Amino acid sequence: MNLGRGEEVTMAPSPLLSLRSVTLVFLLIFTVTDQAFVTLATNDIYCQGALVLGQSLRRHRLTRKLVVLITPQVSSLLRVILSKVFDEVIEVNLIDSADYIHLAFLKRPELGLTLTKLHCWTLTHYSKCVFLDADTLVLSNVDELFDRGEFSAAPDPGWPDCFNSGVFVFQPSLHTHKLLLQHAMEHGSFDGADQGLLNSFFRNWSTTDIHKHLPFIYNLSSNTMYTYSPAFKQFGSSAKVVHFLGSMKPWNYKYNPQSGSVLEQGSASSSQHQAAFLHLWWTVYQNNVLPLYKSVQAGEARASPGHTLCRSDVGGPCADSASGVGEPCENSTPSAGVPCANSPLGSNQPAQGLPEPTQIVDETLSLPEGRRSEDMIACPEIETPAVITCDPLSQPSPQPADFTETETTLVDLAVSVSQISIEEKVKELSPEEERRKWEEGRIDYMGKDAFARIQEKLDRFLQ
Ligand SMILES: O=c1ccn([C@@H]2O[C@H](COP(=O)(O)OP(=O)(O)O[C@H]3O[C@H](CO)[C@@H](O)[C@H](O)[C@H]3O)[C@@H](O)[C@H]2O)c(=O)[nH]1
Ligand SMILES: [Mn+2]
Repeated sequence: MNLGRGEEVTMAPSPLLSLRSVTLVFLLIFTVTDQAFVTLATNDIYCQGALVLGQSLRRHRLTRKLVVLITPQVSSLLRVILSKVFDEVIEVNLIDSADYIHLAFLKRPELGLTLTKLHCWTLTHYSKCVFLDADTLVLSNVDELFDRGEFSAAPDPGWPDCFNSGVFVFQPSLHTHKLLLQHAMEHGSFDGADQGLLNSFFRNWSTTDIHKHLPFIYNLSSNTMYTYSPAFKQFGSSAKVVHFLGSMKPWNYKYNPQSGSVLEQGSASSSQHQAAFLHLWWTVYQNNVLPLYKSVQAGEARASPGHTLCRSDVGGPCADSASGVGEPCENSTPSAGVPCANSPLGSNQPAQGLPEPTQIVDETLSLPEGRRSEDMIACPEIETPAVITCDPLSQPSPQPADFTETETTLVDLAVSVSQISIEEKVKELSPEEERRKWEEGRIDYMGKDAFARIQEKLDRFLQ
């Protein structure tokens, strides 16, 4: 169209767009690249927690890098999904470290998992970090934690002279890491895990510097029955980080997306405030984690068959998954040909950053107007996950990890109109895979390779 001078149209930037660009530029400028929030997930189940934590941090003006430490047990699908949320997905190799072998000789194999947390001290490309357990949820911006020094943590609700190791401020250092390992080997841990070890290592925490006592609001346990309930009434609402410590984790519950209620399992019962925190966890899971599965599964032609994102109300095969049996779901596996079309998870989500909340309770599952189901296959390519293999005792390798499909713990997500659940599914390994795992030093000290289990087998064999 030939516009006369007077008719010249200047495209005024949409106020929304410019606000977004300003925010983006602001975040780029003000991201402190040598500081990070760090978490740990050694299996696909804990990855669910890590994803919720990561997204909860992103929801509150994230100005630091986000790092997740994983171990070889984490599946390839979860690695890709983690890489959508975390700036770095770092595999820490338990096996190649001679120290772990020493620990096994010391008959303290259970420290293996614990020591995985200690690997966070090897992140020396950061000057200061905040570690958060994968079962924590951030309720507001917590940047002020970076004003604290090593070692800062909040009191443990069970024994307040000890700190809880679910949230702490630390300074990566190979020297400290070595001292921690040394301490573990010489003294063990009084609770057989990292919290005991760290408390005896940083034993002056409770007496020397009050600035290293994080206020309880940075690590509020969700399930403690507070005996000082007026204090909870007074201060509970200012909680900034909630911690689902203990054996019942949010992913052990089921969630009704329609009513927003968290369904208790077995004998589990939750207090009113715990129910509110659980609800919040599941809201983040529903709105900000499930869409990532959808976008990744849509783009990934070779998703692991062990991971199924099922809409159990649609079609027969999914019905079993809702009950935890975990049959592969035809409506959702990429091999079914139309991976996204039947997914209830709403529109495509941006790969990076926090997706807009999406409702997943659309019973009609209709495609947006003008879109054919085939369109749904053409989802954006997944970026190569930012995974680096990192043996803390050697130089980090820039090579991407080789994802062998020998994971033992997989997750089954059953998503229906009325219920979302996360089930653990243990994949039986073939004898060859078992042998290879042992040869590679990947021994499940805590699980089926535990000494007690092996002894049971030997006893059976000898009888
Ligand atoms: O199979 C597991 C178990 C734990 N973790 C990681 O280790 C953390 C600690 O385990 P968790 O189950 O959260 O322990 P808590 O119930 O929180 O128990 C307490 O005791 C633990 C052992 O001392 C400490 O690590 C915790 O910080 C402390 O809150 C988790 O959040 C994860 O980050 C895994 O990745 N895989
Ligand atoms: Mn925890």
